[in-house]
Amino acid sequence: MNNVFVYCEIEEGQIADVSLELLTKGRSLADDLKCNLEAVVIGADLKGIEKQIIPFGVDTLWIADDKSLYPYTTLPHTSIIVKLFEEEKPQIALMGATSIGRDLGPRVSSALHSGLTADCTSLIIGDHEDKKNKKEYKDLLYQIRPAFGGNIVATIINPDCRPQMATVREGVMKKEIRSEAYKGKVKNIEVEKYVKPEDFIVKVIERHMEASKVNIKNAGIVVAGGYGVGSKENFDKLYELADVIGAEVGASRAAVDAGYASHERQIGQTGVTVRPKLYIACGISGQIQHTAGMEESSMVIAINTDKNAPINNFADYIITGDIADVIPKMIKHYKLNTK
Ligand SMILES: Cc1cc2nc3c(=O)[nH]c(=O)nc-3n(C[C@H](O)[C@H](O)[C@H](O)COP(=O)(O)OP(=O)(O)OC[C@H]3O[C@@H](n4cnc5c(N)ncnc54)[C@H](O)[C@@H]3O)c2cc1C
Repeated sequence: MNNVFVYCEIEEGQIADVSLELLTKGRSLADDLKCNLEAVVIGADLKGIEKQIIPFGVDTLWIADDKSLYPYTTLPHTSIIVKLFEEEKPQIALMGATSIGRDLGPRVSSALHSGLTADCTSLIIGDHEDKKNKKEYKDLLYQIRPAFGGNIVATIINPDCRPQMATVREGVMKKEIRSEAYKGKVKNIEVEKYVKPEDFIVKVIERHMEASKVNIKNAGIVVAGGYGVGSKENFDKLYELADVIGAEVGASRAAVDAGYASHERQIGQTGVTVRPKLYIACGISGQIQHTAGMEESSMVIAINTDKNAPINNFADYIITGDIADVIPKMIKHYKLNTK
């Protein structure tokens, strides 16, 4: 049975958000392909982990639970995934474009002689006609991502080798539980049959984890600044507004490239995808690569000197004006109303 597989990352007993997002995407791909969704989790002390995974619509969950498997090291995880994929022959395999996925994905794809497209921004099922060789392919995975320095959006297919592998960054796909009552089965992997003693040549002696200080992905309100903000100093006004209304600060790529904000704040096709209750776009023109990362916001306020800026097409409220005038007024207004 050629199913869709998702490798689930785990950190201190919790499945990573990116893996849950991939399970959601994997479920919809499996629905399109009329096949099952399977997930793999590798680690230690995984009792009860299925409760976090199966509700996402997982039909089979493979668990490799052994104290030697946490924290992640490259070789044992690769051995387990490669052998499992050799046995189960998935048609699609998805991993997070995290430091783990970027390490594991290429090793697995190289061992299986399959292809891998990194940092996909969209994954859909489609057909392909190879006119030269007069061949038709049905139900391929379209692996869509920016290419050539971000100047084009490429659709990459892998007609011949399996699995079709892709990595996706956190926040790009939506996370959605299929049903709390979803019925999936658990299969335990006999770890000793999948790993070799030499897989454990690398030992993690000490780990130091530093949580990201920026959490725009889960913010209820985002104040996002674009190139129109004009300078890093002017961005401080956005931080002040964000502080007053309990928001996070995001940025367009042009603002990040200009050094007004750090890359982790970039919203859009090659940044983070956000779905806040309120998105305040300040000096952002609204190019498609930006709106791809914010168009599902519940409410949008656009502040722009150009009344015809494309961002206005996404806005519930349009303020035509200079942010240097508008933002201080907003700060004053909200300060007055929150006293
Ligand atoms: C493959 C690819 C991937 C990309 N990925 C992303 C991505 O992830 N995120 C992203 O954002 N972009 C991305 N881009 C870039 C994108 O195409 C745009 O170039 C970028 O979004 C423009 O940023 P901006 O709106 O801040 O700047 P601009 O397009 O320069 O717009 C500035 C806006 O500010 C307004 N303005 C100027 N002065 C003021 C003022 N004083 N007050 C109020 N308004 C003012 C202007 O009228 C204008 O509308 C990508 C491009 C490619 C090709």
